[in-house]
Amino acid sequence: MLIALDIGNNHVTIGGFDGDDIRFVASIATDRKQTGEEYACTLKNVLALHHADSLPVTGAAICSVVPGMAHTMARALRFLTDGPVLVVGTGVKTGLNLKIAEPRSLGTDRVATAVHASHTYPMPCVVVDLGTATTFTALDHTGALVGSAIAPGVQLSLTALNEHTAQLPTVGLDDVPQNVLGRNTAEALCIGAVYGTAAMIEGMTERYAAALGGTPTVVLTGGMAEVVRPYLRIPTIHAPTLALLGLADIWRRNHGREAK
Ligand SMILES: Nc1ncnc2c1ncn2[C@@H]1O[C@H](COP(=O)(O)OP(=O)(O)OP(=O)(O)O)[C@@H](O)[C@H]1O
Ligand SMILES: CC(C)(CO)[C@@H](O)C(=O)NCCC(=O)O
Ligand SMILES: [K+]
Repeated sequence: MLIALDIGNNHVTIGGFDGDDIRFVASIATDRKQTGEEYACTLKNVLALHHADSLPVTGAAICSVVPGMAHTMARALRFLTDGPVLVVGTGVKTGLNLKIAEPRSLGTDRVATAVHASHTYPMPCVVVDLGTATTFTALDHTGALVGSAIAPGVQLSLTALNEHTAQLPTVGLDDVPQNVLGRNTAEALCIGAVYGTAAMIEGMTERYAAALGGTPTVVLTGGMAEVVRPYLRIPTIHAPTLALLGLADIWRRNHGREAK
């Protein structure tokens, strides 16, 4: 089994691959205070919870957008496998053509999603990752990564409004109003966050169509994708495991396919 770890600012998404198939997906908190040994215990428990602890771990692939965390997780994985532990970064082969001014500034979570999208969906394509930040990653008709945009994430923008105002409460997103006419403060916040993000995705897609010379395939990923997607008026593909699939692609490209 190959383990893929997508280390985000708030959550680490874990995938267990049996060949090309994902056997399980799990999520744990990103906590920079935890040590390699602590995360090793957590990872072992996660494998056991998902009945995947009997399979040998042949290797692992990590992308991290939190400094220090890749090192901690690589250390943790050493307790689970003797196989290659790959950390996406400079020197790692991805096959992705990065046509931007500063390729090294690009978050490696975005590299992972773009890698899988570039050989999976019709181009041009825009990957929208709805996590701590809402990010847009544009791939041109050849699959080259040609640009990106970063906006505050759905939850982060709600938290910021609550923390920086006197009268705006915290709201859940379980009951999204059925239209945009909010009848109270809680509804107004919910509408701003969810319909506002949906409208941003629609408007950005229109602009990307012009910039990329064709209507892009829009691929949604990240924890908030399922919350926002019902309110979108454009066709989209939901790919919740996109970063994990990209990590597995990158691992195989660097270490061969033989391992299962
Ligand atoms: N129905 C829902 N209502 C509210 N939140 C949800 C719902 N579904 C998913 N989420 C949110 O998505 C989160 C997981 O998303 P994701 O893995 O993209 O992590 P993140 O913490 O938002 O971002 P990052 O990847 O930067 O850490 C969950 O912890 C939860 O907060
Ligand atoms: C934008 C986030 C926070 C999304 O996880 C991450 O990809 C990141 O820190 N990126 C670095 C900046 C960039 O991607 O251009
Ligand atoms: K993420």
